[in-house]
Amino acid sequence: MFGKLKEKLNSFVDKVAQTEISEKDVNNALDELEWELLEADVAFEVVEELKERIKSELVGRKVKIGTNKRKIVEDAVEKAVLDVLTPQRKINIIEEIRSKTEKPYVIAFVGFNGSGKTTTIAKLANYLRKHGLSVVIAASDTFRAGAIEQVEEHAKRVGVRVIKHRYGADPTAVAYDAIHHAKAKGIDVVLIDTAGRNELNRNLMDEMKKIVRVTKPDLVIFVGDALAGNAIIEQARQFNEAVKIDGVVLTKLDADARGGAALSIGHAIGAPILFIGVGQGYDDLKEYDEKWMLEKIFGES
Ligand SMILES: Nc1nc2c(ncn2[C@@H]2O[C@H](COP(=O)(O)OP(=O)(O)OP(=O)(O)O)[C@@H](O)[C@H]2O)c(=O)[nH]1
Repeated sequence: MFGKLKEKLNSFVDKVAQTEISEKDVNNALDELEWELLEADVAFEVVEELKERIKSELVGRKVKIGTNKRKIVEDAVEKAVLDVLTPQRKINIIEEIRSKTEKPYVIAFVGFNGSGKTTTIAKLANYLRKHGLSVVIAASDTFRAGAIEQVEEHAKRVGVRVIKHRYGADPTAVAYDAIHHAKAKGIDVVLIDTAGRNELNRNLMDEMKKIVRVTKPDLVIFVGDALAGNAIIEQARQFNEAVKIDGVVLTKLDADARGGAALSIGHAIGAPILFIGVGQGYDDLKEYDEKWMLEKIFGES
């Protein structure tokens, strides 16, 4: 009976009791966010993308009077960041290894000098062993003095065998031997430790390509130092061009505590972060979790 009247009154209440989020409101919030993200080492291009996502989500949105507009903006910002942090493809390394019918599963580790490759290999060996998998390491860094002893020391501590040649030997031959050994002994996983390098070391880059071309690893992991901040994107791109990177391990997040590099790197090369390094101990390897990263970026430091 009073339906029409009720409808009119309600529509009037709705119209008056809501405001629209203006571009100005959004821009103010975005300026603040931009600063926070750049300070957290997020790459400029990623910041720009986030701004666009947030803007399109918020501008023109109707909000009831009395609701906390700032909260709405913050939620939209967090949602956009979470979207960027969430890899398009996730890799469960344990499942991948177990589902491979023909052993071994081969993982090659590449990255800059001192990014934490060898430590990460020891951590991952430890992690895999805890999941009941057997591991052998190929000491394919035959270039840097002390590298073989270093990997052997780590391997001894986590109870894993190392296949090695002398310094100056062909790293591909070492990897090949380790795979052969694993095949003969029924070992589940081969972890290939390669020399640290950058794009200026042409020979070393070619050598890395050869290791990958010949051994055809199931997974190529780029180990990046989170402390390198923005520079890590360029590094990752160069390695991705040379050998296709399947996944990333980001180290030293315990010292960085910001996570901006993590936000940028996945976006830059489109490969998921698999693990993060959070310390120097063998258990300081965490499976990547985008919600944890979000908390690191926005939470109190
Ligand atoms: N705090 C912290 N330190 C780490 C982490 N991962 C590695 N490190 C340290 O980083 C340093 C370099 O690590 P390495 O594993 O030797 O690096 P690398 O990439 O093998 O070095 P190159 O052989 O020169 O290529 C060592 O002192 C490690 O203990 C981490 O997640 N957190």
